[in-house]
Amino acid sequence: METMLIDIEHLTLKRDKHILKDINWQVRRGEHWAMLGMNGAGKTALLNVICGYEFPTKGTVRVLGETFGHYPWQELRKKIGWVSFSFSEKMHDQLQNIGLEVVLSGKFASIGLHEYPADEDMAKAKGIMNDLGVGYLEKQPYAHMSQGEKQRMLIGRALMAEPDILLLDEPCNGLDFFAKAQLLHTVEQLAERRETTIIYVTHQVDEILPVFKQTLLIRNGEVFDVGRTDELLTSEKLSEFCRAPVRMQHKNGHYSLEVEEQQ
Ligand SMILES: Nc1ncnc2c1ncn2[C@@H]1O[C@H](COP(=O)(O)OP(=O)(O)OP(=O)(O)O)[C@@H](O)[C@H]1O
Repeated sequence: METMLIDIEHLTLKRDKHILKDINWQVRRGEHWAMLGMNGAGKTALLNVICGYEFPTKGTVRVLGETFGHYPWQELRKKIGWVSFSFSEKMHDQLQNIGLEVVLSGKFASIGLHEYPADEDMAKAKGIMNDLGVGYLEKQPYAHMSQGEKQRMLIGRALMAEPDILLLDEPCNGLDFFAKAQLLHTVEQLAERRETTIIYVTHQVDEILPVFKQTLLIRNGEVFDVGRTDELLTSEKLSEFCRAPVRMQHKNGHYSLEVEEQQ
């Protein structure tokens, strides 16, 4: 089993402008990463390349040991769970799906259920729902769930396929502080089990949990810095990153950021 899950060298993505420039990034099995960047930094573009939805203009992209362009990427996608806020909106159209069906559909990597599930799949989906604290939503239509419940349902759906890599793309967007705390607790428990490598994409430092020991800082389509979270999330580094003076606090393993008033 390969230890390098993502190996990106000199990745450039150009459309009518440069979207990603000379990205180098390595993710090993068992690591959990935070990816921090402001709006338009290139986070989604990078995830699109990793999942094979965008073809690199230059550079090499290896995912789970396979090189982009030399392997059917739809096969690799089955090993990557991508949970995004925009996807939860798309699922909203599936009014008739109940919770159990949403999670089960992850087995078939599609929206909705197209095959009749085996008993063992049903048991597995129920187990995942219980682990995520949403067992009570088995029979509830997805459309009637709260945003926080929907997000956990989609994480469950991704876990059903036993992914090697779980991409959590701004999962706390649209959540109130209570739902956010609950979701972060769920993510922490999931990360501690170490069955899948998590990449947590966010704009917010307070979502970077202690389990995310590595961080990628992305700005203007470039890697601003990469390495140990505790070395990157400092007032000095983030002031440079944000191009404004900010003060970082780190209490009980949790980060917070305050923008300093400029004189
Ligand atoms: N196919 C494309 N053609 C042209 N420009 C694009 C394309 N895809 C993305 N971009 C641009 O590249 C930049 C990075 O976009 P991206 O969606 O990756 O940012 P992001 O970091 O995910 O932002 P946000 O946090 O707001 O979601 C943006 O300026 C966007 O407009």
